[in-house]
Amino acid sequence: MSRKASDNVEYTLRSLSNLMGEKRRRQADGSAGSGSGAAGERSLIAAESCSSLNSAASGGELERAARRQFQQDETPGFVYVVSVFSALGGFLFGYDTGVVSGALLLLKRELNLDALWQELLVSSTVGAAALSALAGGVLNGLCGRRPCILLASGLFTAGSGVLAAARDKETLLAGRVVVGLGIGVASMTVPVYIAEVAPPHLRGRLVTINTLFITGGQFFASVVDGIFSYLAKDGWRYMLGLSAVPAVIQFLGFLFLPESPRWLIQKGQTQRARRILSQMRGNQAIDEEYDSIRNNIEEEEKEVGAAGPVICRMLTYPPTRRALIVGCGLQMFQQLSGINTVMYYSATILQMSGVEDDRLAIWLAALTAFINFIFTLVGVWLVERMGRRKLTLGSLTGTAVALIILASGFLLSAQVSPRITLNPPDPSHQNSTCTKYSYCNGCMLDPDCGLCYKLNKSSVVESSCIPVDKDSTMKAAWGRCSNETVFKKEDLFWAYNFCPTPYSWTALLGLILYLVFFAPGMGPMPWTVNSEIYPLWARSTGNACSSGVNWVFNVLVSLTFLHTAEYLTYYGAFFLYAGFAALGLVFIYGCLPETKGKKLEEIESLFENRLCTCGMSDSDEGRYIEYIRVKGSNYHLSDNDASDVE
Ligand SMILES: O[C@H]1[C@H](O)[C@@H](O)[C@H](O)[C@@H](O)[C@H]1O
Repeated sequence: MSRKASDNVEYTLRSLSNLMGEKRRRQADGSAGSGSGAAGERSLIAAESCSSLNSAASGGELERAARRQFQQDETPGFVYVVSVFSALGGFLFGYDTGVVSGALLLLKRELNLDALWQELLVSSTVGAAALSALAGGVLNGLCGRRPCILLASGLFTAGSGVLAAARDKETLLAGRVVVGLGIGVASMTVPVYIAEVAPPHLRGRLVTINTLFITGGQFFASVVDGIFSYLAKDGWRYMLGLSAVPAVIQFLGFLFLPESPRWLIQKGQTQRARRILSQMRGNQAIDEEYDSIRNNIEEEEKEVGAAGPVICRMLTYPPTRRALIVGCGLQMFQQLSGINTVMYYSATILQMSGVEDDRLAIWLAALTAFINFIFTLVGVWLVERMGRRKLTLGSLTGTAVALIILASGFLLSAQVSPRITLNPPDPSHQNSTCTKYSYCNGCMLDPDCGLCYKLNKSSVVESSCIPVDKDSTMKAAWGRCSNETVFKKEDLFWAYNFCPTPYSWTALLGLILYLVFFAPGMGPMPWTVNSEIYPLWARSTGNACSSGVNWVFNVLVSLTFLHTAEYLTYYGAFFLYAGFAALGLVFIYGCLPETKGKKLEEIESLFENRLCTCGMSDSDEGRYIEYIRVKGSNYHLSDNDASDVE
């Protein structure tokens, strides 16, 4: 009989033994003695399994039992409801970080915002998120996950109210900071909460749904930006205020949803914890899970002690120190692979590749966000099939290759950069820097200039480098390309931020490949893995630190992108991100263990070895015979056992 793992259903023998009736269990207990310690317990279980299988072979009893278990094992819908309500936090994270670019286009005209204020409105949110993610660790530990989610949705609601009603830029700034505080708390709490309520076989998938909601929020934001961009007056109020709707839904939902049972057990509220755990598991027995959480907490307290700040205990206890390095490293490499600059730059890359209608820019950004969203869905599907490690490694490899293609597209385009052939006199007599460039490449890297040109077949002719209009990057400040309707009729083109070349499609290919590879793995896995690798006492702090790292690198990479491009050119910047992705690959290959299907309480042991041997746990070395797989009427012992049983 073949050992096909796919579409087989796995059961632990513990739960199977429940099934086979208490009577046999007691007999086995009696014959095996008290069996103290994990090893004793496991050999007892293995013994039970053999007797179960033997008797099953004679009477087909096991098949019936397994079928009954299969029916019972169905995950109750409640876990999904709880996960979706929590993931609204991810949606708001995505929406509020995504919506601002469209809102700014309108805001800068209506409130006369200069570059500094635009920058402030964008980065204040991300900065506030970094701080509140860090503070969220303490809050989570002290008050629990549920109050933190309620707090985050309260902040989202208040923030969007302030933004929608704002009359001046100072109020807008305050609103953006409040929203940022909500994003930070949500980004670290939601994955932890979902991981703690989910059954092990679904945990990866349910936590990954949170990232699906993040990218869904980003996509929705770009569509809302597109729709309200036609409403020149006050359109931004709707864009920024709309997030109050999911925020209120989440707040109301969480008034009725429960606290994480794991947190409650840690705080000694055992009765409540049992009640919630059994609600989450439907009609399945929860004793085993409950005991394992409880024992684990007691053991952890004995081993690590309870004195001193959690972060110091984490750093001095090797397994948690290693987990923290892995968690923070993953988040750092996620941002260093340049996702947010690729997303930010996507409209330009698409324009570069021949989409000439500037009005489409905002919809093109929506298309990119859509690809990111759809391929995150692929990640949700793959995570429990491939496991976290393979998915992350595959995704980052593809991302690095895509970055190289993207960079090559820019490199080739720079090499055949069109010459500037016309230098019309500046009617305003301001000494603009644009006149000094002899090739388009220099002109496009200067944020104040753009290229005005004609096409003769596919070659660029009559090109000039002209200052960009202060209010719209879609036209020049003066000259032939300063009036959109007129210059389009005259077959003139305006290129801001890019050079028209025959190699532009390479960059487009790179962009699409980038999202296709990044979104299923490197997008969600850092959040998913972080939600599972820390023991309970360190979980809030570990997630707070790693989310903080994510936000700090998010700010660093986005803020430095334009300068990096100025010094290294665009291709240099994307080659640099490819280099970071390659480093990330080495790090992940050496350090990321597989956590798929393991109970949260078992995962700590994966970090007992030296950091860079984690990958070895892939082989599942030393696992006990704890599983059988059931498919149709065939049963066999899996893993280490060689004898299949029919
Ligand atoms: O996992 C998410 C996701 O990939 C988003 O698209 C990105 O904007 C975030 O920075 C990242 O943390």
